[in-house]
Amino acid sequence: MRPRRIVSVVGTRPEAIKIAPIALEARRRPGLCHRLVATGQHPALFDDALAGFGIAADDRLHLAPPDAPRADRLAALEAGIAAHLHRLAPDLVLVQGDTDSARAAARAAVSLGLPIGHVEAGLRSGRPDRPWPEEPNRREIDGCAALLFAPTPGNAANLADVAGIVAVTGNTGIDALRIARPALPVPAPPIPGLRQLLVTCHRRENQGERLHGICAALRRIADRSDVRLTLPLHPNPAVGPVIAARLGDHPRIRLVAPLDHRAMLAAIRDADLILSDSGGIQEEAPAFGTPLLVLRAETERPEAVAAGHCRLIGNRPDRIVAEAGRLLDDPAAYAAMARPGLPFGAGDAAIKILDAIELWFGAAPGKHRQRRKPAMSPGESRPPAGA
Ligand SMILES: CC(=O)N[C@H]1[C@@H](OP(=O)(O)OP(=O)(O)OC[C@H]2O[C@@H](n3ccc(=O)[nH]c3=O)[C@H](O)[C@@H]2O)O[C@H](CO)[C@@H](O)[C@@H]1O
Repeated sequence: MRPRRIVSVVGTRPEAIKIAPIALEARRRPGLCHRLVATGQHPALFDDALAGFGIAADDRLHLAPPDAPRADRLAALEAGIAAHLHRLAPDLVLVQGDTDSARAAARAAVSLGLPIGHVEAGLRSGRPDRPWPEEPNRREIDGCAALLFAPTPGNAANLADVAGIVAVTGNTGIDALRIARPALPVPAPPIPGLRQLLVTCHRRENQGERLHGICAALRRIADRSDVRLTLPLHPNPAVGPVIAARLGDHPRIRLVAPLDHRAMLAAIRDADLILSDSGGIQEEAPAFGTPLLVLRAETERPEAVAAGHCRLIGNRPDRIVAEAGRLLDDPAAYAAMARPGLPFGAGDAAIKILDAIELWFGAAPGKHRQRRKPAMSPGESRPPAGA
């Protein structure tokens, strides 16, 4: 029998990091032929992230002119991906997460009648519109996927009303961390009396006035003589230049270019405290036992908050300063958060995902099998034999 063809369509740095373990695992399986298609949503960060795993995109589509209005970008993405998928005629289209690339790829697959596998399915912020557009994107993709790979049992429980098959797999971001960990740089020796804070901030809901407020709070934190803040700047023009203009002159704030994935993981490992609005960092920080204050009012990753690794603090300046101060000044509060844990899986998500896909291929009656009723309950990790 010919190998089954899987095409992953991805466009941004976090998608590259989270699809890489699947691409690597697929290579080890003779029954599968995996192809990685880049949409061009974040070209530079995307290529660097993949290169860290020794892989590159098989096809590049350059479909998303960054300056075009979102509706035009989405239309261009969907049309271009559909034309490409039509040529490739895969047996399954994989999309990761909640970006516009993922949504456009899912729509393109639906338009061609191709089945979709959704990696990182079932994340919900509790608000249908926030974060925008990620929350509406992930809900739409979940609604049309044949296979839904939920990182946690809680994510699977959020999928009770979808038509596809749900498997609990862990998050491939933890696989990526497991793969990268042995090659991380040796930690620099700590400087006595100096606490290292790592900060990332790029989410849409933290831009504009709110970003000004967050910068003001970071300045106040940096005014303490016992801290040093490092901020890798996101290239988004609504973020990097604004932060640089407000914080670039502070002697205890170091603004740096985006870090490659390994350097970022090392920075997470070596930080005493992280402040961030990133999704992926909420998954990675617990693995290193580094406390994380999440600069958002809600999260689609409540597992890390429930386990005590992260704390949701929103974006009001006074609260940011107070919460950081509490962890810096209260050793008991700090120790309660500074414990390693793996609320998003043990780093074997790609294996589980590809096991489930191979079982599904084995069970699928036709190449373009359509959606079906769930054959699994939340918490199960595989479709039952013969499903
Ligand atoms: C809040 C939210 O909805 N976030 C979504 C967003 O990602 P997310 O908010 O995670 O996006 P980020 O740009 O923060 O990327 C995080 C990843 O990039 C790495 N990193 C970060 C900074 C840096 O300088 N260098 C670097 O390598 C981090 O270690 C992490 O692995 O898209 C992801 C992919 O669809 C989804 O999983 C997330 O749900």
